[in-house]
Amino acid sequence: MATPQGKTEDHNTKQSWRTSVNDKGEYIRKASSFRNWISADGSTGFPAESGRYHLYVSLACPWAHRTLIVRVLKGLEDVISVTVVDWFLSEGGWSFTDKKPKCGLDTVNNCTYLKEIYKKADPEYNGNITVPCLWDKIKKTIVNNESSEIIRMLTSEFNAFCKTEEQKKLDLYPENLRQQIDVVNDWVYPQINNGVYRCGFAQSQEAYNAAVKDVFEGLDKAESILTKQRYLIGKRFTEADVRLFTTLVRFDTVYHTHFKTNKKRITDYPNLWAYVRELFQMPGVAATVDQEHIMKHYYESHKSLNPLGIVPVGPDLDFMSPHGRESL
Ligand SMILES: N[C@@H](CCC(=O)N[C@@H](CS)C(=O)NCC(=O)O)C(=O)O
Repeated sequence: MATPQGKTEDHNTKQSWRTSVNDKGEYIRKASSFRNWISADGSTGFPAESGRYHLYVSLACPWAHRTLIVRVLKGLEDVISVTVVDWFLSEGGWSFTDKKPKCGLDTVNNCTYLKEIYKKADPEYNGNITVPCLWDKIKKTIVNNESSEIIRMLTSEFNAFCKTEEQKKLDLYPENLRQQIDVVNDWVYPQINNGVYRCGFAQSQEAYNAAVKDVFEGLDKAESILTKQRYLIGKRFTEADVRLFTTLVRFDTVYHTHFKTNKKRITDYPNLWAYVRELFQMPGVAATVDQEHIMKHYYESHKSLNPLGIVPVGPDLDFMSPHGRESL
């Protein structure tokens, strides 16, 4: 830890983000722990079934947001149930409440804190307590807590349960594009998705400088790609777009101010801004975006970044204005 002040405050906390900084003050995200796989044919021991799996999410979290978007695009709302945690990440970690809009009590495991669910899955568990967390109601364990893997299971293994034929056909990680998608994810993740966190949680000027350079080089690159083509991989909408979107939609309201990524806003990039609006306007997506949860979570929870927890007013953004990207 670079700052003594940060060190005192970080002592004994259950919040994962505070314990992931190295001695150069750089934020290093830890790998997810539960990596089981649901399969359509049941060969992995976790068969795709309707009503069996439950997602614990925060509407504030960009990683959890990926899973909610894919769930809705694939028409799996009645197949995979969801509990939304309290937007406030307390000293004890994520918790449940029915006193805030869209939040709910844990009716699946009757827990107060998400950490209790991790302990049910593994009493020895000592790793990060994060959302999203995919729970198996039959085996009573966590299947997987890595969003990039959960979205791949949702896009490929639950086709028997999609509402419409179109949703069944939607493949966000098609075989023939996997290599290209992997190449895009390999820079979007470190430079943009995790890049904003590397800025916000940096505990030295050098760490921040390196991270913010990465973020804006990444955004410049995405802007340039999206000038020429509709989606990151070309004409086809894929998981790479879902993964970029959840960071972009939080950028101007939170990251720009709270994580100090303030060289530019997304609205300063004409193509990125139109692209976010297009994705926001896809059927079902707008309902997965909740700026109240997003803003209140970040500004209220990270007391070392915003000690008084005052939530700024944020820019007025019209995500519903026409995007005009049909011609690309
Ligand atoms: N690798 C995970 C990362 C998930 C993650 O970091 N989630 C954050 C919320 S945005 C979290 O739960 N943090 C809890 C904490 O810091 O205590 C994924 O992509 O699923």
